[in-house]
Amino acid sequence: MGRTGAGSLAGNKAVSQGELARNGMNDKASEMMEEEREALAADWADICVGLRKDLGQQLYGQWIRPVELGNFCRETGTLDLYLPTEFSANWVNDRFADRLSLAWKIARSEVRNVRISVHPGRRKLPDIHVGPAAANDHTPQPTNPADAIAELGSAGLDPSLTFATFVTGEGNVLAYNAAQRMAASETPQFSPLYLKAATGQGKTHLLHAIGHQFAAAKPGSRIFYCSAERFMVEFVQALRQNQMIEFKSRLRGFDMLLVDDIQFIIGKASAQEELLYTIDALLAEGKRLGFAADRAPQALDGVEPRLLSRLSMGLVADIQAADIDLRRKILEHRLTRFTSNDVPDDVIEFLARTISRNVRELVGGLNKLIAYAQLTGQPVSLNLAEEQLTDILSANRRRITIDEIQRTVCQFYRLDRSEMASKRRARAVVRPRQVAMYLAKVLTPRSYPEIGRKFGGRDHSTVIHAVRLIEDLRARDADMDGDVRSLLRQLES
Ligand SMILES: Nc1ncnc2c1ncn2[C@@H]1O[C@H](COP(=O)(O)OP(=O)(O)OP(=O)(O)O)[C@@H](O)[C@H]1O
Repeated sequence: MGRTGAGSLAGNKAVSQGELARNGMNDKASEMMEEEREALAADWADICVGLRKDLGQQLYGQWIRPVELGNFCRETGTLDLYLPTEFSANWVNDRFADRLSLAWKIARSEVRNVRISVHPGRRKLPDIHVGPAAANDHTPQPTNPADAIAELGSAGLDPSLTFATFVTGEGNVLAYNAAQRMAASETPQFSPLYLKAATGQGKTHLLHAIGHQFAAAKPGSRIFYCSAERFMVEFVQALRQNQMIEFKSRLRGFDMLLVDDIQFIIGKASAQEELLYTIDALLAEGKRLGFAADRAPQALDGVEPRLLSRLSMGLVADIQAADIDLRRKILEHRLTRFTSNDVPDDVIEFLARTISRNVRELVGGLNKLIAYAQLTGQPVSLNLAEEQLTDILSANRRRITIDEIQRTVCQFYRLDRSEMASKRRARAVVRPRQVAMYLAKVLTPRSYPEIGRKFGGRDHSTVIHAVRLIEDLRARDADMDGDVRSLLRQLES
């Protein structure tokens, strides 16, 4: 690809000759800035060549080509990259931020951070994404503020977020099944469906999957997907522009309404009322509704009771935080489905075990690692993961305490908590105590004497003996190994 094929420069104005002169800067300085701008553009063109190869023409064309190079701040090492809409900026941030940042760091060491945002000139433009999921064109289009309502009709479902790419485990299978039934059943079932989960656990993924499935099952149907925040922006805009009648009638013309991050509607009385009327109108016509939030309906303080009752009148489905088994499955699924890179089993195990806070970070960590390996030609290894994912890993390394271990072990073996420090020598007490000492050694940075003190002031040699004994028993006795594995899973989830 020629250099001119890459994204254009959005920062021209900020470093233009005229502006420099107005700021009293001399010609030399302006020449240097102009040179820097050209050098950045050249680097960006090179980076684009690599990205197009790695991502493929379609992804590259949809998400990277619209990126415009913004200003570079030497003091902070921050480079701005702009996208035309909020939706596309969020999308690129979620999926490509690490890759872009890494590529820039490799191309130019002064770039320490990459900041992805909406082009400053277009920040106020609406970005609502609605309508039947078109098969091919998912590129968000910049829109005109006067056309807030006219925009209802473009596609906005992410093509990669489908039921086929959603991996199920014990904690999310109920939500997954309900979502499938809601989308695919002949008559509406489980509607309104309310998905509840902590951040990064797949709510948005399932809402998009519902939209795709419904569009496939009922071609030509009209699907509305947006976040509650966007709903409010559109609502206020319609109010200001005296377009409420159009706004209402458009909304009520949809066959499926999917509203994400519903918690953002807290405290916004008039938008809540509008949403309530919309829900009632759609339900009366047997339309399907799906909502997602980071908390249960009852915990949405500041949302009016009538709206709460509508949100919870169908099925409220909880998506639990992915446990280690699901985290492992998600990584394996992504590897078979999306990349042919060779990622050794020990790296998968390490990531699944360590990155436990949410699936977004887990997937982001894997992507970052693979991108780094591809860009530098190094093999993926445990060392590379430790070295490249320091931020994610340290944010995820939860400090497990000896108290927590003792509590978990006592619950597991149905013992009173005081037995951990007691002098009792009955086998039913001694063995769990030894297991707890072993876990304290494996899961905490505490020394043998420190662990001994936490177990009723026992000597360090007692702890060493316990650790060796449990190691030995794990190797010989499948039941003991199963118990310890189950405790490790509970403590590390
Ligand atoms: N079970 C899963 N299988 C496959 N991918 C998943 C799963 N759960 C989450 N993901 C992926 O993790 C990332 C974050 O998921 P998603 O955006 O749906 O989270 P969320 O619950 O909506 O988070 P937030 O509340 O922060 O918006 C996405 O890339 C999504 O595809």
